[in-house]
Amino acid sequence: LPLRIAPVLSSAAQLVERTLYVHLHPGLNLGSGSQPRPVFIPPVVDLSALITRLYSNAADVCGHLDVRVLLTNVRAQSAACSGTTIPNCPFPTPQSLSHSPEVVLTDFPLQDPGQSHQVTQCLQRYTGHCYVCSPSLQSVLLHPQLMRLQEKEEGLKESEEKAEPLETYSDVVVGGTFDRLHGAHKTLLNISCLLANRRFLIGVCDQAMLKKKVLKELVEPYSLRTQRLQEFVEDIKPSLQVEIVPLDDPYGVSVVDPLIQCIVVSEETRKGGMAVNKKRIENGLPALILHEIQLLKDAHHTETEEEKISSSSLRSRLLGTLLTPPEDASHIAPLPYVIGLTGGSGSGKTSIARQLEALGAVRIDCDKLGHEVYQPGTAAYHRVLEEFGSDLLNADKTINRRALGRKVFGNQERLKALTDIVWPEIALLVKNRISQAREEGKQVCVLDAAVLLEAGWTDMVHEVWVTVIPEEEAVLRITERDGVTTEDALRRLQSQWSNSKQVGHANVVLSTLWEPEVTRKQVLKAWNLLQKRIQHRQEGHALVTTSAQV
Ligand SMILES: CC(=O)SCCNC(=O)CCNC(=O)[C@H](O)C(C)(C)COP(=O)(O)OP(=O)(O)OC[C@H]1O[C@@H](n2cnc3c(N)ncnc32)[C@H](O)[C@@H]1OP(=O)(O)O
Repeated sequence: LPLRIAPVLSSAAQLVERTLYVHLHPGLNLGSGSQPRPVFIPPVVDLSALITRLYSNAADVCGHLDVRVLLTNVRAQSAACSGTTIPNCPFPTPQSLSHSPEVVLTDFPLQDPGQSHQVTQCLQRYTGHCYVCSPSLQSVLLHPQLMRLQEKEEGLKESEEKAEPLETYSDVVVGGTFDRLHGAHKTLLNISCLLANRRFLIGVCDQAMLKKKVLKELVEPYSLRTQRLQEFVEDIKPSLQVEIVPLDDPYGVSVVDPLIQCIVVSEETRKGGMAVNKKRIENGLPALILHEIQLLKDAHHTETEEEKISSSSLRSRLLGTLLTPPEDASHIAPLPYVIGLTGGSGSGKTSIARQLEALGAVRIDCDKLGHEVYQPGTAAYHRVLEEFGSDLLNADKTINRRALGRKVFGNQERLKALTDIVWPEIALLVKNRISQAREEGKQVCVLDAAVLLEAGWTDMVHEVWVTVIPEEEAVLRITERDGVTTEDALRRLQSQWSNSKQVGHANVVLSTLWEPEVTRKQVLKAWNLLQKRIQHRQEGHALVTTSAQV
């Protein structure tokens, strides 16, 4: 079986778009003429290895599919299950899955082609017996390309070994962030479900535990992560009592619940498991069995990513891609296509804007336009002096912006008084630059604007792109670049929206946290995808114009 997994998954991936449920039935015979019935499979060590292999192969060959290994029929017939009598059949009534199967696939090898109809009918009936399926359920025979020689060798080796039973427990616990549920999470969850007979507790990292995460702004909301977990576990083992609890520290419920017997860890979280046991003993509770699972390798990881399958790699792959589709911008001219590039102070906006400029965009530097409105003699110049006092003047009668900054950053009211004066003036200059770009036949403008969202300028742009870096890094960069104190840098950052709030309004997110080469690749990816979107829009527009003419 292990060698058949990858070929079966790749041929299944050609037919399946979203969810691929895996139902295990070793030795299922669909060609005997009699209707096969589902049976219980005992929990053995090999099964947990098979599950690991399945998710690992799925990540390699069909990463776009949501694979779920179903365990309803896995149970030792003799296992006591909270006092209830175990039925003879694992499916006394068909199980309802969160996505009703529309097609059932098998790699059952036909003895002769004439058998095909009988086998597909038999499989359809078998599936309907186990799961609630779509009324139009179809059954399809797969013809995976198997590696026959190796398979024979493996078969020989395996037949010599005896199936080793797997120790199971009434109550099992795991903890994690479970962001963008991937193969490694699913392996952890599946094996935990295999080990648990009665209750499965899942501690899910909440706010306080996310502070140190890479690209924490892109971590899915707690409610979405728990909803996905609940759905997954209910699908794979509906008989379990699932309890999902927030984790505000590394221990959570695992150090206070007396009934838990086992904690499932990986090589990386083994130390955490040991720390849990230390606390449990301090709390007068018995230590937990540490069941360690293997970390899945990510065959597609890049040089800068971790070797294991990880949510941070998945988050970093989102950088530069379209996270949410742009809102309708029919109130502004379709060209030039305007990108509003924003992000906290020191987040590297300007360097990204320059790279976009090198790729062909017209860069509009709003900080610089902002400085232009302070020119002596302008309306804004007089109003600012009226509002903030003439002690702001340099010897040459220009406004001392640094001194003005000290008056407004960290004081929302004063900052608002300033921006009420200057934003409308800057907006006029911006609109002029966009019109000029249009006249010159330019395709894309990048509006490099520090506080685009705070100013409500989203109606001037087609898309919002946000750059993020952790606050500590931003403070370091600002103090170094602008020669201001840490306190001034923090005050400036606190005058702006938080990274998370900005990301909430972003169509595309970028980060300059890593080496310049990584940023360059991200920007290029974002630019290439943008070109496709613009082309797509133009084609759509042409189509509408054509049909209107017809
Ligand atoms: C809608 C827009 O984004 S327009 C562009 C931003 N400009 C404004 O909002 C106008 C009000 N601000 C100003 O006039 C100036 O920033 C001043 C006078 C307060 C300070 O001037 P300077 O000392 O020359 O600083 P400078 O203009 O270079 O801005 C320094 C940082 O302050 C931040 N900043 C600028 N304006 C604001 C603001 N209104 N709120 C919060 N932070 C701001 C910027 O993020 C910038 O850092 P970054 O380049 O790393 O992004």
